[in-house]
Amino acid sequence: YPNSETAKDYYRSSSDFVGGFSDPAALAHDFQSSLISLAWSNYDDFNSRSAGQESLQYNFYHDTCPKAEKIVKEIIRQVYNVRPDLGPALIRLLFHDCFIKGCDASILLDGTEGMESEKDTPPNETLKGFEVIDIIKEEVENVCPGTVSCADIIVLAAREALLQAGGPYYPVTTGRRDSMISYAQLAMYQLPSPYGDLDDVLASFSARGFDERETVNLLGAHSIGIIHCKSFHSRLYNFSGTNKPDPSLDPGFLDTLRSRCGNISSHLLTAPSASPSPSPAPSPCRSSFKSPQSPIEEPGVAMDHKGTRREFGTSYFRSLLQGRGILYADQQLMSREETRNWVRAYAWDAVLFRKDFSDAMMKLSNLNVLTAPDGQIRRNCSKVA
Ligand code: HEM
Ligand SMILES: [Ca+2]
Repeated sequence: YPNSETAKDYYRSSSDFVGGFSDPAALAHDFQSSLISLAWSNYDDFNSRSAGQESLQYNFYHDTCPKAEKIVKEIIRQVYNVRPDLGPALIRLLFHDCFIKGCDASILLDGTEGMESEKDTPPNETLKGFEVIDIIKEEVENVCPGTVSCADIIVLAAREALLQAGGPYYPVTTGRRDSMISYAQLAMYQLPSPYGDLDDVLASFSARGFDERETVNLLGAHSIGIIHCKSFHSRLYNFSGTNKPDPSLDPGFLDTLRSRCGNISSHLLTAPSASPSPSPAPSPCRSSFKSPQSPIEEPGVAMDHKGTRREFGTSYFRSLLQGRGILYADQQLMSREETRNWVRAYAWDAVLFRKDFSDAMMKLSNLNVLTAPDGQIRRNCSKVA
């Protein structure tokens, strides 16, 4: 474990998985605080704390590390200039961290003897951006050692990355602490599969407190970034073992996807490693952000496959209306009236989409956080302190 059979399951089957603030400068502090308290009153159910437990706060590092948020912002801007592909990757990193035991940086821990790493499971094998978190952490440790959690860095980095990609700004609270455990088994089975049907997707989001509207909204993150062909390949040639393409795919779009991906051979559908490794070798994807080309050489398509816009926006929803969702799970949003109505609403109302996306990202960033006295502040994000 992780073995190639479970990898095939993630890529091939469906059943195992259960308006915005456009100008940051214009946001007055008290407006932010009232939004945050409103947010908290809604999310307390998912973040139950016991007596004596600290809560997240706006600008938690104000006294202990006043430069922390500025450092994150600066580094993300610099990275985005040379590697814009890492912007979407950081947003996905937040999603994959927060969905597994909450926003506790469990995703960043390397495997050790006796502990598998979330990073080494099939749903996470194409995650990128780890090196960006490491660079930020190093810089922050230089100015205030042992103070800022890796979990907060992921949340702050995703917020800045979204802004760089043309998305909305939203206030985030800080004060999260880091987990001491990586939850590889949970990552394997609880991250939603690209082949999940609507029931699977809604169940997975609802278990974390997101309703249908929020689920449809968050999937709008798929307006940016790339998808590798193996995440949807069986839709093109052999959907659910039928030896035929997925009937829900628009025929013209099927041709487009086939021409981008070719009939890739089955080796791409298996996991890279079938043997457990106590201390995995560093992946080439994590070595440097300086190289302009994608470090992953597998074929893929841009989420915005028409190539007309590089930015975060509502094109994703209009594609779904045309039967042009790239992932099966994406297109499934059109299969039932409630979710279809939200797809329609967001397709034509960018302001509503951005506003809801800001709210949903705030909620995602606050899922099941660890706060003092629980958890710890890691010195190196990939190792328990
Ligand atoms: C049903 C839920 C979801 C499924 C099944 C899913 C699945 C996937 C898959 C298979 C990819 C392509 C990975 C690759 O081929 O490299 C991807 C990419 C991405 N996902 Fe999701 N995702 C879901 C929800 C979300 C959510 C809620 C967010 C954020 C709020 C998100 C953000 C992204 C981003 C930004 C990318 C592009 C990453 C990049 O370019 O490196 N996804 N997703
Ligand atoms: Ca986590």
